Amino acid sequence: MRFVYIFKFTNLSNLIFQKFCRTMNKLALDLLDLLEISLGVDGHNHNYYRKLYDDAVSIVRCNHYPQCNKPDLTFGVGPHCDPTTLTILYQDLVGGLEVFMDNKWKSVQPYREALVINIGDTFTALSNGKYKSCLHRVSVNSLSPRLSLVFFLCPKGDRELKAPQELVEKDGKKEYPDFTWGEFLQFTQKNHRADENTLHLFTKWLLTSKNCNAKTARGGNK
Ligand SMILES: O=C(O)CCC(=O)C(=O)O
Ligand SMILES: [Fe+2]
Repeated sequence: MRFVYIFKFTNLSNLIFQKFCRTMNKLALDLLDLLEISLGVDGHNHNYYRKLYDDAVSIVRCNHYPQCNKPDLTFGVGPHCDPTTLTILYQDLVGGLEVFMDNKWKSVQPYREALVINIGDTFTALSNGKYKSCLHRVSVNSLSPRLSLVFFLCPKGDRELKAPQELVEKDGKKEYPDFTWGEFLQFTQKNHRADENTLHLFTKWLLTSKNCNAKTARGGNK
């Protein structure tokens, strides 16, 4: 009996989960369209961003933060920027998410019917630096555990990512080299936590390693 119950529940939760992922994916792509319009690159390159994500392999994470007896001594999640493209976050009503703005940490007040949207490092690069990823952290408290559910929009690992040419021409400078999400993800996993410096360090590393590879292919670094 118990097994049947779990089986049915699992089926239902699978369906709910799939619906959640489809809905978040649609919302994320709609947001990309709006960002494209805001950058003024919706002319020749109409749907440029959406097309980069037509085979997206996104991530969903459920965060559970237990109560903590010494909340002043730790964080639920330390300060970081999401390396992903866009983050869509739902938090329960406990609170704890904070963003760094105007040199201060500010609480993001939870609302039952609101989602929090963050720009991630990948979109910083795709917007040629126009949109900045946002430094954030999560504090814990001694009264109540907290839950959050997060959808991270990510492209397929081998998809080449670059800011639209129209934007680069308008800005007169290409701020970031082309890269794949696979390369960037590997960089953030192998190195320290993703923070405000990560995209810059990754760019430097990429330029150096691609330079080295080109030299190796040409027969050495002499
Ligand atoms: O739990 C939260 O509110 C934020 C979690 C977060 O920043 C993350 O999972 O990257
Ligand atoms: Fe985050």
